[in-house]
Amino acid sequence: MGLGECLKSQVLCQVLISYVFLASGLLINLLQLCTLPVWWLNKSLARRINCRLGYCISSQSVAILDWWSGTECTLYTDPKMYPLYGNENGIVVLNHQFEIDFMCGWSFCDRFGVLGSAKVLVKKELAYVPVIGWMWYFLEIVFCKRKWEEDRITVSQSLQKLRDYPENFWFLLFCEGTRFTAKKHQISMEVAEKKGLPKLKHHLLPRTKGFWVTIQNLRGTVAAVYDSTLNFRNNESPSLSGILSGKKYHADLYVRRIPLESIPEGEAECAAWLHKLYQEKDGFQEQYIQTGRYPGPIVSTPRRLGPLINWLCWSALVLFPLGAFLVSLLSSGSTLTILASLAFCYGASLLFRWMIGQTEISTSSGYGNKVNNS
Ligand SMILES: CC/C=C\C/C=C\C/C=C\C/C=C\C/C=C\C/C=C\CCC(=O)SCCNC(=O)CCNC(=O)[C@H](O)C(C)(C)COP(=O)(O)OP(=O)(O)OC[C@H]1O[C@@H](n2cnc3c(N)ncnc32)[C@H](O)[C@@H]1OP(=O)(O)O
Ligand SMILES: CCCCCCCCCCCCCCCCCC(=O)OC[C@@H](O)COP(=O)(O)O
Repeated sequence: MGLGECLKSQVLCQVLISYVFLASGLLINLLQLCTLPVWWLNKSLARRINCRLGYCISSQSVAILDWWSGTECTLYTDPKMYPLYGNENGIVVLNHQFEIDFMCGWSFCDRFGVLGSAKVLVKKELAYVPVIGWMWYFLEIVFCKRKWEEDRITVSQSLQKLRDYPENFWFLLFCEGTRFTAKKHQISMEVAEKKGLPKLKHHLLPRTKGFWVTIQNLRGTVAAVYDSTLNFRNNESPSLSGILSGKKYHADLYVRRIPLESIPEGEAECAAWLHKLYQEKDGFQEQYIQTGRYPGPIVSTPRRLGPLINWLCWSALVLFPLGAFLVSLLSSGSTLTILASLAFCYGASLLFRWMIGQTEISTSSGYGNKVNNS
């Protein structure tokens, strides 16, 4: 193990990274709160400011992926489509199988200049996660309860608001609705069988209603669906804890651009179209597993310096006061103050540990474990 790897695996480094993320993130959440009056005066300006503030948070996770762990993200796509990425609005349909899929997604957003404005249809539970969940309120992220009776109205309303969004955005949809586990796969294939649909080997059966309602509400606003299939080389099972301890992974993403006009309008036709798309995605995954690559050429999308610079700036800003505080704490010699500070640090590390837990498949929800909505 080299010196760099040894340093990265030290607990102290991980504690400092967590501190920088939490302290700067909460500060940015506060700044986002301060933009509330701007919403009434100039909505477009408020949205643009929040895109920049959101970037300051989400690009820290990109910095940790691209620069700290050195994870390589490779893009397979048609080079003719490449100039369009980031220069138009897109709906990204992605498989949901890996704990760090959202970080790889963010990394690609950064490479195409849409990280600050990136959107997602996300489960309501994540809205309460400090820093990221709170940031999402100001970025007009679409929350769902995964209960169609309630979501059909609220999701449509949130999507309608994006029609006059002032920046190009990608809207991410994990149509499987939950992360892949062997049990959820077995149950969803029972549903597929009942519906007379072909079985999928590498995906859960997609939930079609969210896709249909997204297409319906964003038609005319979004130019294309970016069908995206992600996998990792050498059967890697990447985790956020691995990334934090500097472990390098190799992500491969296959993207096909599908013009929105080619997607049927009716609900049943749109659902059938999505099922067919997932059958194709399943074929791409099988090909990847057999050959180690996706169809089509690799397009170079180098990691960018922006996330690293942003991360270093925020680190300097919040680590300097921490250092000054620690010096004054030790020189004060007050046992009570030192104990209180230790208790606070312990609480903060528990919070961060809980946040990491949100990304772990072992703590995945029970959604999809039964043949119904719950
Ligand atoms: C160039 C580079 C390109 C790309 C780069 C890649 C990405 C970058 C882009 C953006 C990044 C942005 C942000 C990323 C950051 C963070 C995101 C992190 C994670 C959050 C993700 C989540 O929270 S996923 C969970 C939430 N999302 C969803 O659930 C979406 C999918 N779900 C739906 O669409 C649902 O329909 C719904 C949520 C709208 C409603 O849910 P409900 O449960 O009520 O579903 P349904 O009504 O659909 O369910 C009933 C139907 O399902 C059938 N059924 C029943 N049991 C099962 C079962 N076990 N499995 C499958 N199907 C089942 C049932 O028969 C019903 O069928 P119908 O035919 O009647 O529909
Ligand atoms: C500089 C340091 C940066 C550190 C990176 C910081 C990240 C820390 C904490 C992240 C908090 C959570 C944010 C997004 C989590 C995305 C997790 C996810 O993928 O959600 C799962 C849902 O889709 C489906 O849920 P299940 O039904 O599978 O249950």
